[in-house]
Amino acid sequence: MSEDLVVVEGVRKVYGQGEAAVTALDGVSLRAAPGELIVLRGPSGSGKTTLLNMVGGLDRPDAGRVVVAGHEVSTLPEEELLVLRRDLMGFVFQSFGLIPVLSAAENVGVPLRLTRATAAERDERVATLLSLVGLADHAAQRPYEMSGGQQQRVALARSLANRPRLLIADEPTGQLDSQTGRQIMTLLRALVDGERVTALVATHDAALVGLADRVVELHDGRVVDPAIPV
Ligand SMILES: Nc1ncnc2c1ncn2[C@@H]1O[C@H](COP(=O)(O)OP(=O)(O)OP(=O)(O)O)[C@@H](O)[C@H]1O
Repeated sequence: MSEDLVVVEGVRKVYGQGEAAVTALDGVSLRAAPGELIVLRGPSGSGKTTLLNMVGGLDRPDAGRVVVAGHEVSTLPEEELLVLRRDLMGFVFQSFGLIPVLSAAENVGVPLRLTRATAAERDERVATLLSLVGLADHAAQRPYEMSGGQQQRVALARSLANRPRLLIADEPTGQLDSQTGRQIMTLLRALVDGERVTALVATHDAALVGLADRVVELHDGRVVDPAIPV
């Protein structure tokens, strides 16, 4: 059995039909080891989001397979996918995705409400995570009372609440200025190391690739060698 947490083999995805068909992924293969931070890079439309959606089980490939922690995500029934996402995966998006009426602490605690954690265990984990992301003093604030960078810190804390083995982040710095973006990526790097999660992070931001263990470059739905100009 493979020791890689994520195995993507020959994944192909076509949206639409006939003349309108768009090949979003054209035979993509990728492996991620436990604790590895992989940055997915590539121009707009190169297939980064589609690939993350396949790995996260948010969409299914037309061909090829995706295996996460030994589970074949690409063929798993929807109910089992839900459990897998809840127990093994954390998600971070460009738009933060926080619930506006909940405080920072309540937002971080949302995934824990779907588990058997007691209220005391939940509170303790939430407090730990908020201090890990530097927001211990902002627990009671609502998203609209926080800056974009702070909101993304809350989203990062929330993504790790269930101690996922895989973190999937799609343009996590896309709405942030470059300095704040760098801070978020530095934090993400530290969290990946501290919690020993594997992370797949899609970004346009060339300044952020230095923090990756590995950079995978996509062009027109294919993995290309970053050393070879296209
Ligand atoms: N649901 C969909 N229906 C039709 N076409 C889609 C759909 N999702 C993605 N595509 C197309 O697939 C291709 C890959 O899109 P994708 O969003 O994966 O690229 P990306 O690299 O993440 O781009 P960006 O950096 O702009 O987010 C694009 O041509 C896009 O228009």
